[in-house]
Amino acid sequence: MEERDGGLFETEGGKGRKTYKVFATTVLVSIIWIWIYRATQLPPPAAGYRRWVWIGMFAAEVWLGLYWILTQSVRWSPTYRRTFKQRLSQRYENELPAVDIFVCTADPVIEPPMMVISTVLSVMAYDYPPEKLSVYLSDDGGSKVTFYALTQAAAFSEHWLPYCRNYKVEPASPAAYFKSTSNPSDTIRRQDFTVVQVIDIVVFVVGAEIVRRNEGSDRKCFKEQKVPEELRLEHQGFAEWDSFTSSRDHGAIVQILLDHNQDREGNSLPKLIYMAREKRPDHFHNFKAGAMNALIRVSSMISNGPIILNVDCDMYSNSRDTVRDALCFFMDEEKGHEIAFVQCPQCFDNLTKNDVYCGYLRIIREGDFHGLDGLGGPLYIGTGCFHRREILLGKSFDDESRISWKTENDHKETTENVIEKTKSLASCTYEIDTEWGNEIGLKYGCPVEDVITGLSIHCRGWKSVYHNPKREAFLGVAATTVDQVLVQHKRWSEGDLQILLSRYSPAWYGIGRVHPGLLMGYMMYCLWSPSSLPTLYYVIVPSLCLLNGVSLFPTVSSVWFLPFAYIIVSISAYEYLEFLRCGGTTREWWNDGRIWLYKRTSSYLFALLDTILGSDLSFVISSKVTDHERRERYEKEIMEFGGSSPLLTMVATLSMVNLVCFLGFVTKLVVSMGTETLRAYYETMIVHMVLCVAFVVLNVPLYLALFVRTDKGKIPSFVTVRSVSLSVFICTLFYFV
Ligand SMILES: O=c1ccn([C@@H]2O[C@H](COP(=O)(O)OP(=O)(O)O[C@H]3O[C@H](CO)[C@@H](O)[C@H](O)[C@H]3O)[C@@H](O)[C@H]2O)c(=O)[nH]1
Ligand SMILES: [Mn+2]
Repeated sequence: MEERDGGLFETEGGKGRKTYKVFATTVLVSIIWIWIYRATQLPPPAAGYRRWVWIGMFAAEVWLGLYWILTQSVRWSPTYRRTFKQRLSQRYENELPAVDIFVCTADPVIEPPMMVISTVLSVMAYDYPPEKLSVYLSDDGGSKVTFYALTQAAAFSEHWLPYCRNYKVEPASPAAYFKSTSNPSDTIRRQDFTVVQVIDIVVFVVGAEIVRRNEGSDRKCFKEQKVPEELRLEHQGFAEWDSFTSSRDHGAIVQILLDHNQDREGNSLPKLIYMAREKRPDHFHNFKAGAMNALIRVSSMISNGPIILNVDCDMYSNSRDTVRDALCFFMDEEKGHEIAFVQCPQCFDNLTKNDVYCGYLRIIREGDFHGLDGLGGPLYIGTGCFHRREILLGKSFDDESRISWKTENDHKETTENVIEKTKSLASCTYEIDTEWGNEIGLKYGCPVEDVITGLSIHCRGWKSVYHNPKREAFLGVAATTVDQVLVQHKRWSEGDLQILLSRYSPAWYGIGRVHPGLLMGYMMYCLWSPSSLPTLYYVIVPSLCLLNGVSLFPTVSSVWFLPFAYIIVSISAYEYLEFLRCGGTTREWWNDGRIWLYKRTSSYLFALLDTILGSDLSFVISSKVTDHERRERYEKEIMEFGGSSPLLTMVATLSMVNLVCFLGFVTKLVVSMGTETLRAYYETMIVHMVLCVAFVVLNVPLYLALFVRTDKGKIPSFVTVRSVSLSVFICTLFYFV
């Protein structure tokens, strides 16, 4: 099937590109046509405010048009990859490099320890020589309960890993596996199944009970988190917590739980290490980037694998092949030496059929990133990414230096002495006066440490690869409320904007260092938040003008009308078809439009404001748990608006402005009833009507949450009052100017 020669991976271009390029050209022509229209038909100064509104439209359309041009970079040459794992093992089975896997967790309440250890177990179970695997858990929560859970995972792995190996279990996350599998029919397998299931129940139910008992305790004071005395005696590591003040004030903890111990069948287990870096109130800890850098240093003393895989604590491995897949890229004889990192998409196992919050990010995952891959550089997006250690440490690309995969520092025994050294590497003073966070390791000071780090790697001449196999490599927990989605996107768009303003800005630093197409791709994300302004303008102003009967678009019979009609119809049709091609449903496409609108007009806007006003750097950790009631609504795809954040108020107010305009317009029509007015309106206001009606229909779930629903997921009454009054105020103001 796979011939013996040839590379370890294969690359294929996308289909239908010629047709697409023709289509894109027609869109470009229409955009320019619109610009010409705006410039030449500018109302005279006597037209009063219409002139200013017009100039605003012009500015918005110039921005959106230019932005559209940027997005073409990722449509131009999409690329798809396939790996040949058999060739890898034929050629290199004995020389496979050591791989260090970093799992990050930060808060035992929103990231339950039981979920964390399921992820840990899943990555321990890779189909890969276990003596070459080391798994590190970084716990920024410094939680005793998480540590306890990890000791249990260590014990369970002795049974779980052989079971996964013998029966090729997938997914190898016990939580996901037992949720999706019932008793196997084969007798021997059934016995084994029962054994692991019983141990699983003991580990997970007892663990969950301990976690539950801790839920009542004050989150801020983890010293209160209790692990029963008799369990504490099981592991001397708990002594580390004797001098522990709080999760924000404690010394470094490093504990080696498994040091290539043997499993139940006498095979080696991977190394398993718990790390909580030192935290002190007067030292800034740099969130995930800080944790990753501490992990890079600590692991260099313990296993020093030349390949590093990072996963977030909710992102369990869904395929036991992924490490080998990644190595097919790195070890490819022809191209491997240029590749700095291999990024897998972020996939989720809790999405509903029509993906109400568009957590799938379908177009990004199935479209954009394949396009970026064709330009040599899918972005580094944090979890699910394999790196070459030395490149993370700052090495630049040059053709001469092909790497050797030998590990220089494979400590066979881990002595007390080594542990003490690693603790100093995880101290919060270690980085003072060093280049860590700057030239070395992940970059600090940006809420998207991953993207900016990836960009700096691309700037040093490296390429990256996108690995998007049919069976998802990792599955995590996607946001399940509107508020969570908006907050997460605020962090992302704010971070991306900061990259634009940083020293690695694709707008200047990258020029000459990175492929121009890839720079355009980066710009597309960096400009997410400024794009909120023209979008906002387009969402409000045409609707307000509809209310006033002031036309901002050409009349239907005019030739200028063509480019507008063409763009509205063809872009919607194209996006719809692309959505279907990427595997989406019609409902999902519609939902996607809604979330797109909300993100653009709230998250991105607030990100822009925060950047301009210079707010403090923060990292709101995404919640990974939902209560029962909410989950029920989520599964029924009823949108969860609950909450009163400014983001939600913004979204509600905008939707109300459109509703008021729409109702005002309908009233006007009814009052002046007559086909004449209708015809006149149709002639001059059709684009306004289309836009306003589209926004109103898109917002139906929101109106229900404002006025009809009574459950807890509805919009709280005071937010309703606030947004209704605000929108009436805006409309009245505009009506009388
Ligand atoms: O101080 C912190 C804060 C967060 N984390 C961990 O970082 C990961 C990502 O946090 P999450 O709240 O899940 O954020 P997401 O928005 O889902 O994460 C995406 O976006 C982040 C950048 O904004 C990247 O760091 C992530 O890898 C990427 O998955 C989680 O495992 C956290 O435990 C830490 O280790 N320390
Ligand atoms: Mn996450």
